Order: sequence, then structure tokens, then C-alpha cells
Amino acid sequence: MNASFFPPPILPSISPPLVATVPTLHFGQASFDHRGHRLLAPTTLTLSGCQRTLIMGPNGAGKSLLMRLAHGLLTPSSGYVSWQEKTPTQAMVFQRPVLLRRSAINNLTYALAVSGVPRRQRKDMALEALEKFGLVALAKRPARVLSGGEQQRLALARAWLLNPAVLFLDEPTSALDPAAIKAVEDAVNEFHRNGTRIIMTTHDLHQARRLADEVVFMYGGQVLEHTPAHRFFETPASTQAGAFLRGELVG
Ligand SMILES: Nc1ncnc2c1ncn2[C@@H]1O[C@H](COP(=O)(O)OP(=O)(O)OP(=O)(O)O)[C@@H](O)[C@H]1O
Repeated sequence: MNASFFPPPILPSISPPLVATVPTLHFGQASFDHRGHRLLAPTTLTLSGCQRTLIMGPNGAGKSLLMRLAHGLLTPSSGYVSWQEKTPTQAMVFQRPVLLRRSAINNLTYALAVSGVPRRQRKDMALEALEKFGLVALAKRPARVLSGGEQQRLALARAWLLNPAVLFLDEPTSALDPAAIKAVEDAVNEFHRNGTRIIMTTHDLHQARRLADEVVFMYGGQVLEHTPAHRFFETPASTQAGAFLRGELVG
């Protein structure tokens, strides 16, 4: 990645309005099966408050499944997943960003068009977001030739324009170098400061320590812990989490 493209300090003056309410998400005995295999055991979980929730666990633990159920991309096989009041605005950023075969700026103007923003406002809003995420110089470049870190920032810029009440991120930094990881973490914190609730998976313990307000720890398709981050890292309740933190737990 070209260092000159890293985002400048994020400017509060161009932030969209703060998200007004903090949504609460309930899992009520929600399970997920696929072809006769139970992939997520019945799970009861409440995610509330404007927190940064990090979902952790070894490979195959069910972290992505939990996120996809939370975001509504999957429907539980039994039980329910529902928001306490009306479903909030949401965006999701994947490990490999899903970008259109268009320029960087047109990926943003297209997202604005889909969400009903009048044509005359789209270009300025898109440019503002590109500037915020350090991508102005790449505005006309095809999105799919951008580096991994640049693509991830473009995905975050697109999410920013949607001003989501909840932002889901599925291992957004697992393929990035340290500087690109920092840019993504700075962006996540900026979303959070702006009132967006964060729900994110990661394998990176250091990243989780930097970002998490609370941790959901999964193992073998079950949620074993849902706890404030400091407690999880200092005194994990389950033997599996202890082993995971010591680097001794495999999926
Ligand atoms: N669409 C699917 N069809 C069949 N099996 C699936 C599907 N999605 C996930 N699984 C299986 O469910 C289990 C949990 O997968 P999931 O992707 O949620 O794990 P994860 O904790 O996110 O793992 P990783 O850290 O490796 O990304 C795995 O055994 C996986 O093979």
C-alpha cells in the first residue's frame, strides 16, 4: 500500500449526524443447522448499549455465523434473532470487501443512489467520504485494482455514507499490513465515537484488547462467554477461553 494514501486525521466537522438511539439485539434460543448438522447451538444473548463488541474464538467456532444471523443474512433454524424496537440501519464490512466493477467514487455514488440520496448531492458526499478515508487521489481508479487496505477503506467509506446505527465487521483486517490495520481501527473508533454500535470478529488478540468494550467468546458453535473486555482478558471464566488466550486452543 502507498503510505501517502493513508487517511488524514479524521475531521469531526464532516461527520454525519450522531446516531440517535442505541439498538438492542436479542438472540432467543437461536440455533442454526445446515444439512442436518448443528452449526450454532441454541443461543440466548443480548447485545445492548453503544459498545464495541468483539466476537472471538478459534477457527470454525461459529463467529461469522453469529454475525450473519445478527445482521439478518441468515435466518435461525429455531428460536429468534430480533431487534428490541425497529430494525436499525446497518452496514457490514467483510474480510474481502464486496466492490462493484466501477471506479472508487462510483462505488460510493451508487450506494448513495440505492439509498435514495438525490443525484445532485451524491458526488459531493462521495468526495467528502473519500477525503475522510484518505482515498481522494484514488477516486477514479477502478475499485477492484485497489490494494487490500485501500479496498477496505473504500468499504468503510461506503458504510460511513450510510450512517449506520450498527456496523458489523467480519475479520476486516486479517489480510492487511500493520499500517492498514491501524487505519481500519481508527475508522472503527470514529464510527463508534459517532454513535455507531460496533459488532466485529477478529482473530487478533492485540486488536481485541485495543478495541473491545465487551467480548463474546465462542467455541464449537456455542457462546461460552459474554463479558466486559477487561474481565475476559484478565480472568476468563471458561477453560477454553483461558487456553485460547494462551494460544493453546485449536478449532
Ligand atoms: N453456509 C454454510 N454451509 C455449511 N457450513 C457452514 C456454512 N457457514 C459456516 N459453516 C460451518 O460452520 C462452522 C462455523 O463457521 P464460521 O465461519 O462461523 O466460523 P468462524 O468462527 O467464523 O471461523 P473462522 O475463524 O475460521 O473464520 C464451520 O464448521 C463452517 O464450516
